[in-house]
Amino acid sequence: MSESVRIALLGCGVVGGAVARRLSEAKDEFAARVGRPLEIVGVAVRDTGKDRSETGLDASLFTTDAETLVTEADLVIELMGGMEPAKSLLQKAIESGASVITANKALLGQHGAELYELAEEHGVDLYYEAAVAGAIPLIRPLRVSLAGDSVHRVMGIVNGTTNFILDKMDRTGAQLADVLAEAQELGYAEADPTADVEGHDAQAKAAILASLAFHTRVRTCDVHVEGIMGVTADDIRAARRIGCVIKLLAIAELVDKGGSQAVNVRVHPTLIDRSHPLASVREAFNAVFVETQMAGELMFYGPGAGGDPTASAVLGDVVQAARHKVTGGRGPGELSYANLPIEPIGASKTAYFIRLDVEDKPGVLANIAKTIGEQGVSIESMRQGVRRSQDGLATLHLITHRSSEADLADVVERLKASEDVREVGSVLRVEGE
Ligand SMILES: NC(=O)C1=CN([C@@H]2O[C@H](COP(=O)(O)OP(=O)(O)OC[C@H]3O[C@@H](n4cnc5c(N)ncnc54)[C@H](OP(=O)(O)O)[C@@H]3O)[C@@H](O)[C@H]2O)C=CC1
Ligand SMILES: N[C@@H](CC=O)C(=O)O
Repeated sequence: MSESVRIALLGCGVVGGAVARRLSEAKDEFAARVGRPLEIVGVAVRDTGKDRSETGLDASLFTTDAETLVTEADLVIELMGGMEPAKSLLQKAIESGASVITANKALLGQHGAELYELAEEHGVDLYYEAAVAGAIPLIRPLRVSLAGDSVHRVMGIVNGTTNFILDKMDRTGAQLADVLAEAQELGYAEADPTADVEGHDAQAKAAILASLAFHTRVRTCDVHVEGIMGVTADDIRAARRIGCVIKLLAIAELVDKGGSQAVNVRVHPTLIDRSHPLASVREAFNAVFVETQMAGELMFYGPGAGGDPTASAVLGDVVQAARHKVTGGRGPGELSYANLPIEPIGASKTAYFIRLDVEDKPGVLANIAKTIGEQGVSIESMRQGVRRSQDGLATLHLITHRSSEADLADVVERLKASEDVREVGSVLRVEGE
């Protein structure tokens, strides 16, 4: 090993730019923490003509030849995003003996298992603290600190863009599209923001969290996902009226199947009571609840996106992996030994909020309650919202007790067919009761 720890940086955008700047600015601190200087030997980008002077790096370090660069480093930091060439470059780096650090949840959610196995085979570190919940130390606590406990549920807000949007819609009544543009300008949203608003970013993060929490392999495609595009200003107002707020939650739980266990992982807009700690998570902040057998309830909170916060998590991994290069040690590998089945979404159980417009006439409430009860779903509360004398309709807000998705789907079909119901406006899951 040379006098310095050689670093190849793949990508110099929102996060990569912040990483590069901090590595240039705080050279002495890093050298003291690692025991040797950290030296950026190259930065792979698509366009070497862009002005990158604010990183403090010499222009000669920028290259489009990522393939060669990854073979010349002790550590490779992948911050380009996407599947390819990120995956092949990380594989090549690992095969060349480099430890790798990535914030690429999309890649890990789909191909994490292959990459972890390759890293094990080559005796190098693979770290990804920034891939879930930005700056919040969450991966290391799950991987290391809770290794002697049993996690049975993880529930959290893991996408800053959608939290920013829903929070702003809640506070100002703004339209989703307007707020999304603001989240993009602030650097929270992915290059293609559909990954955020359709829930795919949170879906990949949920897969990573579930894999770590339950020591099993959960891939992105195992996670049921519904994004926020269908959440309307009416839903937000209705939630407000019943003392709730709508959040995009990622939920991973171990389910007892009578002697055996399964994993249930889902991402969807969810109503939670305003008194719940997750309800007060504002703007692009993230928060994750972890429920364990021995430690009880833990909550992790902080900035979930943005250049500097995400770079903080990346650089924590860099220091750790660089120290291992200097000392010859290695970090903890993946503890994936359980091979738990994934519970289908139809079997998962939650409470539901249903907003519907009904004929405003005597007996309608009893009829609705009967229609729902006949499906074996019980009602926790039912209240009349707005009465509209102009069209003879009234809006009802219902909350059910916990029931299966499959039973709820039958209820919705029956409500739609009922002559008392003009429209089923929205159906949202309720958590944190
Ligand atoms: N932004 C955030 O808040 C967070 C992002 N992440 C993750 O971090 C990663 C980086 O995100 P972010 O910084 O926002 O992304 P950006 O789009 O801002 O930056 C991507 C960088 O990668 C370079 N790049 C992209 N494709 C290639 C390629 N094929 N070859 C060489 N260089 C390439 C781009 O080059 P050029 O500059 O020339 O275009 C750019 O410098 C992603 O995996 C993302 O999911 C994780 C947590 C938070
Ligand atoms: N687009 C993501 C960035 C961090 O992972 C988000 O909004 O959370």
